[in-house]
Amino acid sequence: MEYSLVCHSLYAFWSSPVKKKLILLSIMFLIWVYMLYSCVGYCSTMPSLVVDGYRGKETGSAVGKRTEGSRMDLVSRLLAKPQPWEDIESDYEEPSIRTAASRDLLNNELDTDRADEWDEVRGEQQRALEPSALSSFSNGSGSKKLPQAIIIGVKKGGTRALLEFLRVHPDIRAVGAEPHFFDRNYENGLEWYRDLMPKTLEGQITMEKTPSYFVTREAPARISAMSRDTKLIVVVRDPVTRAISDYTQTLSKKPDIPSFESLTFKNRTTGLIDTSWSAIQIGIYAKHLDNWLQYFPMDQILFVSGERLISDPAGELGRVQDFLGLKRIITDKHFYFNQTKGFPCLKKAEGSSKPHCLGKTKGRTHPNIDPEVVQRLRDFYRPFNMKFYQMTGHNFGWD
Ligand SMILES: Nc1ncnc2c1ncn2[C@@H]1O[C@H](COP(=O)(O)OS(=O)(=O)O)[C@@H](OP(=O)(O)O)[C@H]1O
Repeated sequence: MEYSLVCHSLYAFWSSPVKKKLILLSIMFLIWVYMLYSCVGYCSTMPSLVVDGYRGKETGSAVGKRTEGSRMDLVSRLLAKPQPWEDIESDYEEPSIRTAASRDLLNNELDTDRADEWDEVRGEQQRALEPSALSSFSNGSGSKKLPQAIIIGVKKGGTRALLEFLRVHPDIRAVGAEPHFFDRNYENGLEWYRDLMPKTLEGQITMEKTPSYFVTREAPARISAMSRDTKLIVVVRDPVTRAISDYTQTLSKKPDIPSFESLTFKNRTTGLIDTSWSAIQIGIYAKHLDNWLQYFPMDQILFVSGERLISDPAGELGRVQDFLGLKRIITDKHFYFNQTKGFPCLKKAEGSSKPHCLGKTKGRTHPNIDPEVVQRLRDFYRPFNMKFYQMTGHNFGWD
């Protein structure tokens, strides 16, 4: 009797259309809550949103004391601006190469060239929110590790292209933005740095790129103190084209700066090159490399040709995968040449099924430079290039 009463009430409940709708709505609400929860979990692993990285403890070799002030300074720097990762562009030069006050305005590009990185990182985030990316990362498994390999330079060499291409490899996880830990943020300590990294599973390599490390005097000692086994990658490019690319970037943000020609010389009549200008200074690769060789053996540093990264991306990527001890998974099947951009692009970017080219801040049209000045710069760099070829055992063909 009781049993039939229960059955009857259940039947009455189900047969009511209003109640049916109510149940359906509740189920839909629960699914929505679950999806929101998953998304929040995923978003917390995205590099550009990590601004609470300071976790108190300093480990191992990290030097310098983090003060509450420095922490607040960093947090406010990241939070205060509408585009937080603009601060993390690769356009910072070490203070030691800034001399004259007039050069300061050009060399200290923190205020001028921040937007480029943002352009790329924003693209990454949009891709990362595609459903295919959500399904693979939402579980947030693995743990954050200090990078085992770092792209340390050079600015305007093609570092963003290399990192984006490497991220296609399933055994590489990389932080999208430039952490600038070993130059600007060292006082924050290694735990702060580790916290910026994406989670990795056993066997996966953690990577980052900050091109200004290559010209930062303290960077080799600091990276070696973190781990002497860190693998270093330098993307190098013809120093004259690199200087013009660097100038083009600054010009795009500060259209009123003097001409490239006038900045190149200390004295145009005598033809004395102004090596205090960072655009010139960065290209003296042999000098900077000398500093790294005090702390790292040559076989721990891989030099990637910026020119070949454009003409034969799969070939250069093959060398990089070998250097990192990874299976050659990224091959020419992953690239297509985009005629409009004039660059190789990815058929499918990391976490996406769509083709991906770098943003508009890569491949800007360079201004025409007086051929005499270009020749003067070629003459200036030649001996340094020769030395660099000797040191690396590789002729990059810039002369
Ligand atoms: N595939 C692909 N797509 C777009 N751009 C490419 C690519 N490969 C290399 N490059 C060259 O990369 C140059 C920018 O170098 P970086 O990424 O190291 O610049 S930055 O230091 O991070 O600002 C950029 O320099 P400019 O052409 O002078 O803008 C490009 O020439």
